[in-house]
Amino acid sequence: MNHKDEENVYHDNLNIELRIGVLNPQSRPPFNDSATTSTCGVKNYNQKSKQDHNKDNQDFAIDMSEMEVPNKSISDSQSAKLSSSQMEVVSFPPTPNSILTVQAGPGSGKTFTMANRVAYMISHYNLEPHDILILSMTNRAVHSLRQTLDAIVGPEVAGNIELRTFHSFCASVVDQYEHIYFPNNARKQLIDDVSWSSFSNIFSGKTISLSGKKVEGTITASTLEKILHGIKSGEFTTEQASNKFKVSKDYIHELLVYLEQNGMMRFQDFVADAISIMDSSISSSDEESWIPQLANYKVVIVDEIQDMHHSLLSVIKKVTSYPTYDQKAKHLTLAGDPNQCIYEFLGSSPDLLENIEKEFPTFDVNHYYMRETYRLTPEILDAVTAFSIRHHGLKDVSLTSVKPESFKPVAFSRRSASEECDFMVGEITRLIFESGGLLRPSDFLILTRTNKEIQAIEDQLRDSYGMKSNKFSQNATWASSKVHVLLDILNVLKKGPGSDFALLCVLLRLDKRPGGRLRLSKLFNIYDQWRIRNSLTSNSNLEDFVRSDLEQSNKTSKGVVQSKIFSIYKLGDNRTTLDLLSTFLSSVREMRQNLAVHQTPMAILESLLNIMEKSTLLEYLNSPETSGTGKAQKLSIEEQIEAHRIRLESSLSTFYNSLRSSYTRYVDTNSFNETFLEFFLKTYNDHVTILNEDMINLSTIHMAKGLEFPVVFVPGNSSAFGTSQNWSSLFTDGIVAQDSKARLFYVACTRAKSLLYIGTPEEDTSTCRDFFRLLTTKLPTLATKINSRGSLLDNLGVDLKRTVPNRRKIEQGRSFYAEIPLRNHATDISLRATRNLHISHCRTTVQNNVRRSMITWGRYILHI
Ligand SMILES: Nc1ncnc2c1ncn2[C@@H]1O[C@H](COP(=O)(O)OP(=O)(O)OP(=O)(O)O)[C@@H](O)[C@H]1O
Repeated sequence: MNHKDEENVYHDNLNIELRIGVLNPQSRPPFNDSATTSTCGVKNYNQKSKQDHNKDNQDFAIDMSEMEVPNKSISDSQSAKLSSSQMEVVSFPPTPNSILTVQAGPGSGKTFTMANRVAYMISHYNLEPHDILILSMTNRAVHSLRQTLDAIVGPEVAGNIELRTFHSFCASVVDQYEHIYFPNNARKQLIDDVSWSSFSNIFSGKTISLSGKKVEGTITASTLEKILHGIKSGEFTTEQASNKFKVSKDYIHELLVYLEQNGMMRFQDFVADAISIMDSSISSSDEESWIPQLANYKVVIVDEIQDMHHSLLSVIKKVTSYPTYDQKAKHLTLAGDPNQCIYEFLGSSPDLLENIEKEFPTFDVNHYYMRETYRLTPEILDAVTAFSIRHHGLKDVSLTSVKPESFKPVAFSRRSASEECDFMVGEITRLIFESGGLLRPSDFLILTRTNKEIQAIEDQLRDSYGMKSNKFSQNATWASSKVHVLLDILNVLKKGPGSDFALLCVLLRLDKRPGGRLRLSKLFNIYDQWRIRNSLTSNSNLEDFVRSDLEQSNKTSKGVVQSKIFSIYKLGDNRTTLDLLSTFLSSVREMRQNLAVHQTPMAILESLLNIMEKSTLLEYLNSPETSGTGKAQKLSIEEQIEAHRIRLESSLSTFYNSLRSSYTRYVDTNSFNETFLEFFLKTYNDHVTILNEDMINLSTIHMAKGLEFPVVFVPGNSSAFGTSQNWSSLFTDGIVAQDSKARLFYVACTRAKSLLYIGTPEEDTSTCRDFFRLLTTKLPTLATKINSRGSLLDNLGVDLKRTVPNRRKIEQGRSFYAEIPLRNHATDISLRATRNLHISHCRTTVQNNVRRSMITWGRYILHI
């Protein structure tokens, strides 16, 4: 295949991807084409075998360029031998009433060691897998540990070990036991961030009728959350909250009642409720009333202990002190790194591990340390130890690197965040090309402090270079985009906790005329009165109310219109909203029937598309946001449409992946006691970011905890984003930076396995003694011999477990790279000259060239 053919094939592939991505009425996505195959099943859904489900799921051919979770290499874990300090931790006896704390620096193998400890306890201490509970902070950490455990003890045994995030653990306690211990409480559903801000948007700032009372208040989503959590956790009373936040007492009370009745909960509520359930279950000494799984645990293991804030620590204490059937107290293993404590703003403390005796006074505590890092090169370790630990008084744990010598971290300094981004793109391009395709875009991670910075980098990568990027986030990324409307529709379809509120959100989208919120609150008021009149307490009546009210108006043919809703929407174009609402509800009814017999990701997508097409929600999805700020305002209409199309395509494809992977989990965990839709709505956030090898990774430092990547960039110039914060104080002699900043920098830099780039403000580079000793401004050369393993390229090959490309390919990469005009990262003189002369023309030409080069040549090198 010649170069041109390769380019055409790539463009064909690109077109296919684009069709899959965008839902628009003209080009329906391919999932419609296979509708005939997906709707053929008429068996009762719950009777399906696992094989049937797997077969259904084969509709979803997995994109070969996607790969799961980069951070911990399983093959490494399988082949690696435990060091002596790791072995000490692994074999420490899990004696009842004892605590083992493991303080371990970045890359010291906490995941590997914890997985081996579990295996050891099962084989040497007669523990059953279900005797062990492992709690961690993030889905990714859980996923990584699960994979390592699978590899060490086999999936059968690993599958019986309870391994959960705190959230999923608390949610499962609430889900399984609340109806037993608190039978009068409504079934619960977690309310996501977007719905939460819609909630305060709908209910705040106007008079609204709740439980028959007219109440009024103005409050932001985050204040509302603070108030509700404070009241629920007993921090203050409704009266105190009312005084503190200047909101009416009645308003707070009624909102609380509404949320409770509708089963709408935030994460913190789950934690508080899970604790109440645990307390309640042991209030009598009768073993019969205990929660069996909690009474079974003999060992509790907690990862990332340095990040535990007050409420999570309460969960650990509750679980640990929960009685066991054999009358013995539990054993607790706590692993973490005080220098990686970056949640102080939530109340976590770097001193927790050292002072754990105070938190668990009746336990026998033993402290262990792991002081070797398998991830960091000696140069990276020296630099981060100096800049974040020694210069700023953090605890020096004397970590040593087991890796051979390599390149010093590179310091780069640019005048603006945008120029830093240009530099990073240039350097990524260079490394990919000069390594002959050994390095791929997915090997690179750019870390920032804020989501806003990530957004700016993502925009620049896309708009200036046509590059796609993969953003790590705590929650499913599609759920914070316009695609959230799909979630609302699914919640309406489900008809259960949260459905009422989801319908309100949909209605807000259907009513596009000014005054929509006011009409919505009027509708809500008459619904509230209707509920009281009919003594209804269920939390999903809004749909019934709207249906019955609208049907009433249809029956009155003689000109007397009785519908109460009609009276709200009767004027002018508002009637269109009513028509759309009727259409929406009738297609919901129809699709609900379809889904009652057959629920696969494909069938769900099919139903969503059907509902959206009929009710014009598809238009809502396809229309770009109008009120762009900053950069968006500078784009032409065409550019805004194009930018929206790209964002939408990406959100839809991640939504589609979420459905697909959730379905796999649904089948794998045999969760057939609930429908797939219920399962998905409960677990869609338990995702793990899937990497695509053609995408550069972007993350906030907080979200990157526990990850490791071959090449990491930590840009330092954030002035363009309105924050004066940068890393400069860390590099300046005589200044002791805030501990929290030093730790954040430490976490960021220690994600790097091979190469680290640190952005530094120009003016500060000479003010620190260690700066030029520990960092370099020279860009790493791939061919130079750096240690006994050979060149940087050879070392990367070993670390990545990939074959180093042959000479021909590397030459090809080099000559392609030489033709790319963007060289500002190497010598930025030319760019500066350009900037001062004729910036816009030059930049466009440069960017178009780079884009073409990246797409065609990059693919060529990667895949030839
Ligand atoms: N004994 C060992 N021999 C070889 N490689 C090891 C060993 N132990 C761990 N590793 C490897 O070291 C790397 C870092 O391990 P891991 O990610 O578990 O560290 P960590 O302590 O969890 O780091 P962090 O604190 O940054 O989350 C992984 O790639 C892992 O496979």
